Amino acid sequence: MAIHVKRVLVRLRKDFQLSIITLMGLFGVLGVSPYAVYRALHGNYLVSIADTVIVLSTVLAVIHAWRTGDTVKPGVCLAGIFSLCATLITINLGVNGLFWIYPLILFNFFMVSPPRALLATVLVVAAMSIYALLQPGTVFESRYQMLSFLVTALMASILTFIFAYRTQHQREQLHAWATRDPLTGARNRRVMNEELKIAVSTRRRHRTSAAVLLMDLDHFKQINDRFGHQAGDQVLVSLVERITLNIRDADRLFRFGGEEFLLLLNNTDEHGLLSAAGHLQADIAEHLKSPGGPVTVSMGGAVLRASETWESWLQRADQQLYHAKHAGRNCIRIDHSETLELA
Ligand SMILES: Nc1nc2c(ncn2[C@@H]2O[C@H](COP(=O)(O)OP(=O)(O)OP(=O)(O)O)[C@@H](O)[C@H]2O)c(=O)[nH]1
Repeated sequence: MAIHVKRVLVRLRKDFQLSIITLMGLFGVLGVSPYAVYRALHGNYLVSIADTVIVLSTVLAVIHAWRTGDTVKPGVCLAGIFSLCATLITINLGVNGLFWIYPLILFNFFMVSPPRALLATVLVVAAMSIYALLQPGTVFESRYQMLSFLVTALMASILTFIFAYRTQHQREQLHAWATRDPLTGARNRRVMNEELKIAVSTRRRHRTSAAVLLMDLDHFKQINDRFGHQAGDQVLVSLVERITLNIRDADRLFRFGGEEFLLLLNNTDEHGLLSAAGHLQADIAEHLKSPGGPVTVSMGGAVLRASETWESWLQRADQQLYHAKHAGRNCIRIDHSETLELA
């Protein structure tokens, strides 16, 4: 029991969106369901139904998010349902319903991207205003009240939009800083360790193959020594550009160290690894240049074995890279023990 609670708390702490959807679930059940009962008892069935829809959809969204880990779809659904219900409730209750529009504005910005949230809010306010103009005296008590509402709702929306937009931008920047190499934009070593662990556990669970290819620039020190570090940096950036242009979306490139890069190829066997390595080598030999002329790369690869750790997988690829360097550089060496193991 204690372990279960601890797991729940860890997930809530790690997944901000999940914690917000869960919090909304609590608000929905504790804060809105009494209103659903109260309105039904007073014969206002339309508002009671809208309140019930809010409560049920929130509970379903929470269950879906916890089961699948997907918080995007539940967020979009909740923002849509809440906006529609809040509009209906306000049209029905008049001034008393207006109070719900302000938490709705905040809610939408927590649930979906800032542009989508702004659009939802504008639609709600526009729908209410059009209804109020067609049916004077129903939603607002006077034109002055309507104008005050429009100005305050718009101010709240724009300020929340700016805040949410800045927060999203900063979060993306922090994520990039934590996961990417600042010079080349390739993923960093911390992410690499995590992704290799995931590949190993996926291999065990689903029996899918995966391969790694270690790539190291040849005689890179000479480029730095002859043309300076800036020229060396430019070669590293160009290498990553060439690799990125030639790999699949599912492949992952990491900066392993100085002038060494690791390519993780999911769902790839030895044949695929050889073909990808050959393709990359030819492209790099043709396009990668330093001020002193063409630059080449040595490569060492290994396909993940059925029951091995990511460290030993990596070590096998590293050994092959060592062999490639000693074979004269600008060549590919692949570990064949996986093929032997399957035979
Ligand atoms: N410009 C630049 N150089 C780097 C960076 N990281 C590592 N290096 C340099 O990369 C060079 C690596 O040298 P070595 O390990 O001897 O490798 P190499 O000259 O490529 O020789 P081989 O790998 O044996 O072909 C060193 O001079 C490092 O200073 C970087 O971010 N930018």
